[in-house]
Amino acid sequence: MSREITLTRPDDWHIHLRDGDSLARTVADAKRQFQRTIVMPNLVPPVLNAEQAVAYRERILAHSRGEYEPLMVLYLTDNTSAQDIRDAKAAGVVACKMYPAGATTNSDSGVTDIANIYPTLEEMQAQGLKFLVHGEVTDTAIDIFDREKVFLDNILAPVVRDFPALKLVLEHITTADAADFVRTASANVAATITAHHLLYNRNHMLVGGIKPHYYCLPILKRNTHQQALIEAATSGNPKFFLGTDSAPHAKSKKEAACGCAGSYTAYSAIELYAEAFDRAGQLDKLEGFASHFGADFYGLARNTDTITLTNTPWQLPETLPYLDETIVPLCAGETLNWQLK
Ligand SMILES: NC(=O)N[C@@H](CC(=O)O)C(=O)O
Ligand SMILES: [Zn+2]
Ligand SMILES: [Zn+2]
Repeated sequence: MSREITLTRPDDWHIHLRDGDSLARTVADAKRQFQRTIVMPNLVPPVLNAEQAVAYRERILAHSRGEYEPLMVLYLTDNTSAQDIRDAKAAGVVACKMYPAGATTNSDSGVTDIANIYPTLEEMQAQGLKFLVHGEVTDTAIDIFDREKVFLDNILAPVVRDFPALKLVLEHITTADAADFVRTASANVAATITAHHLLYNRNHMLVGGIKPHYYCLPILKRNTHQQALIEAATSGNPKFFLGTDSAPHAKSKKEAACGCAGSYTAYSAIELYAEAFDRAGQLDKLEGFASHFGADFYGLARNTDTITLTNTPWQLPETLPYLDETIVPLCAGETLNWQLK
């Protein structure tokens, strides 16, 4: 008999939906499984203020037909003002995201020095807006595999010390160091973990040929870090919760001499997580991670309906329609053991 697991409907606390015609693909994939998603603001141009966030939410809602709730985020720059924060709060924005300038896709307008946003963080702390962090330094002298660890030591530790009441999510953690940092910090510090960082390490990306669809930032690390992330995600510790970091880039932009960073996982996200938890023998820990802990941290009610996954193998397509071309979902052509009913 095939196994089944029923969960409170999950939420995704870190997704990239993009904008315009992309939304047809990305919103359909997200709402198939998630009730709510934290919508990352790294559009071109970025979502800088309440007015832009509200307009972006409207464009998303036009695709969601009331079946799903986007949670909006401001993109922090050196010039984000305290008034921007108060306006954002009033408009229902739930968080602000810091991209260190140059760290990742569409981060050119990001923060050039953490000191520049200290007054902004003060206001966020006062208003109860969450601080979401892409945690990598951009110093060219720092090796790409060390950029998260150096960020923890040089940037994040002082922020946590200086803003003890600021609720902060270290996004898409990739190292044992980040898991330790979050575990030992106060209850105001949490982290999202992607499905791909649970399922893969840098060997999957680099052994036997370079595989661009595994290339995302922060980059996949060695297997010992993967193991530490699996332990954190399946530990039942409510500081760790689901954030896919599903990041769509068309096939031609990924399979290129200079390919974009980002893996498209939204098509089968909850199934990928189920795979990772099942492999670890911890499927019973999936519900807390996917459906409870994120809502609790954000101070939102848990969802009330459920989803069911069955142990029914299915094959992912090689490509999906995206804009005028295609996109390659992570695990394209491969068989997954869990399927959303
Ligand atoms: N994760 C990625 O590799 N890419 C993300 C940006 C991000 O989350 O850093 C994207 O927007 O494409
Ligand atoms: Zn990021
Ligand atoms: Zn992201």
